[in-house]
Amino acid sequence: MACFSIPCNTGSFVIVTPSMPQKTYLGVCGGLGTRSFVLSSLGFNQCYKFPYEFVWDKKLGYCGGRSRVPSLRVPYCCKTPHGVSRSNKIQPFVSRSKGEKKTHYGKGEGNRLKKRFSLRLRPRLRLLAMRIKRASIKSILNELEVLIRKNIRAVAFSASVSVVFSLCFLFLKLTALPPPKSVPYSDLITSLQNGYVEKVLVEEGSRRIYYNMKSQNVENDHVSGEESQVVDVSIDVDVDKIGSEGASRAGQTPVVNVQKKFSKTRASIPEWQYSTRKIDHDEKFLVSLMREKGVTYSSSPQSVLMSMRSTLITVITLWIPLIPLMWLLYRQLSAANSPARKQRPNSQTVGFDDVEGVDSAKVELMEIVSCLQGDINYRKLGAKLPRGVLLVGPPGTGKTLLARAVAGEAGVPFFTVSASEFVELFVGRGAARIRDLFNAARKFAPSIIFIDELDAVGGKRGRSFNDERDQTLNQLLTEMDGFESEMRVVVIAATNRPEALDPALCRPGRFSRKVYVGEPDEEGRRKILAVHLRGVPLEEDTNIICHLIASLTTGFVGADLANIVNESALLAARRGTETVAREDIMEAIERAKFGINDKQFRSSKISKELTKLFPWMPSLMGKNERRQDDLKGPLGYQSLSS
Ligand SMILES: Nc1ncnc2c1ncn2[C@@H]1O[C@H](COP(=O)(O)OP(=O)(O)OP(=O)(O)O)[C@@H](O)[C@H]1O
Repeated sequence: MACFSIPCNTGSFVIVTPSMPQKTYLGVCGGLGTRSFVLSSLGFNQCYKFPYEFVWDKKLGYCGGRSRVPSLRVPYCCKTPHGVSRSNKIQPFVSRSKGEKKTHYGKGEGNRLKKRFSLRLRPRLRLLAMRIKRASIKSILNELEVLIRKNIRAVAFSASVSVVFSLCFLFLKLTALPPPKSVPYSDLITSLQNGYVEKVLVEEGSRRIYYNMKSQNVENDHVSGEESQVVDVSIDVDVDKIGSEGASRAGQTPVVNVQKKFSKTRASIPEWQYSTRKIDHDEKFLVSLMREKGVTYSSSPQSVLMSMRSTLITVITLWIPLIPLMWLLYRQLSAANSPARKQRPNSQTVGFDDVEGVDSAKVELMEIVSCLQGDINYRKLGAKLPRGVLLVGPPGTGKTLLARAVAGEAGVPFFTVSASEFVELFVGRGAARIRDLFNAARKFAPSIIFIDELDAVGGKRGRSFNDERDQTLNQLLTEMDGFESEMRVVVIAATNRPEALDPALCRPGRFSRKVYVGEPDEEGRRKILAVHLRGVPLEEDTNIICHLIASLTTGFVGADLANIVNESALLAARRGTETVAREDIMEAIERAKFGINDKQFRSSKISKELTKLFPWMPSLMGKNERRQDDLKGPLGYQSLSS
């Protein structure tokens, strides 16, 4: 436990401890007037030298990471008998320039931003640096190996998908021909009129027209770049020569060279030199022009390779948006919630001793445990083990705790699930999960299934259009019918709203036994407190404290009492003491009854919000200036505990 004693006038504070990741400690000031107050924080058990940065805002009375003023640094901390305390010198966290005023609030926007930035970023950077320091290649590799092993199916799936995609990409790359030069339609017409065009191909099923120019015109008209012109000209010349003069001259050196050049260039020459897009209703004119000029023209379907290519491209472009959808579907349908995961090993540490104040419910459940363990020979009398027990009662009365205690005492496999987990996106999935769960429970019989918040799936049927929920409930009803008594599988369910349940669920043979877990009386509360105060060091006798709290907490349930005990221990820790005192408990009760006393924050926030909504209000009420000391807001708001 660590403790800082910081003199201040008033105000609340926040301590940000970047060296202790993810911990922000909140505290409240001792009150108005000059006094010292004590900050205490749980979890400090070493001597920390540096840095503790805390932010104190006496004007606003609230920080929560939005602090304005002076950030102070506690330079040293050393161990004392009471924990860790700071040296009595407090230094300003942000060093001020000489000209700057030494006021708490006048640091300027730049400084504030800088401070906020450093407060947020520095701890993260420090954490990152620490992690990087600790990380070694070996451990990273090990972690990677474990990760791959854990997700072997996902890894195999993504690897095969990437292989398929790479193969497709390779195929597309290899089959890709250099595309013909795309020109306007008017170019084609002009070339045709000038008699330059040699061959035209009209592609079926598309608007593309491909054409080649007569060889002399290719270079003149369209080839750019001197070098390539030279190469192409020499090719034409040599090809002609080869064609006309025969092979006799083919042996000559220049021709061989040119042939080499020719074969090289040919590889990169597309089948069609030019392509253009057809203009609608101009086909007649085009055909007549081609006829007139004696151009060879034809039409052909797309080549197999090209159609394959375009199909592949279509498929890939379709799959790209489909992949996230498929992934979602895969996650929904995957066996992430398979019954094997539902199985809890019999490591329950909760027993009936830990549940108090609900004696009648305990007796009912103890009987079931005895039946499961075979202590009561109910069969001799022709009795059957109840299939379902419904725990009904207000929140926090200990229904879940009772179910856990049953599992702990019975020593049988315990399957626990919240009914909301059966609510699924896809129709039929919830029902499938119920089936899986019951199958697993049957396999491990004798066993207990615990369904918490049963009303999430057990609501009355036919009230909504939610078919999925109805199907899930139907499956639950069927499964509960399907139990043989000898199976010794008991279903325990808990709900706060028994009236919302479908009557079919509660009929005998299903949840035939309804156990009411109500609010404890004073004696019950005393017993519950005794359970929760077992490990808490108290200044006074436990019995006295139990009586005291029980008498002050009428209407409180087990969860409230557990919370009071925990809060008082936290308050004592904040004070830096070793034991929990009566004052801590009283404050914890007050907090449980009225909430945490954040009146200053609340009033200022409420007044701000009201001013935003009704800007005329402060002037109307003559309260333009903000009143820091007045706890009442513009509408006379006052906190409960003020
Ligand atoms: N009768 C009790 N005896 C001891 N502790 C209790 C009792 N009732 C509640 N508690 C404490 O309150 C905590 C919450 O109780 P639990 O979850 O069992 O309540 P619940 O009735 O199931 O609430 P909900 O209906 O909201 O699910 C328990 O973990 C336990 O610490």
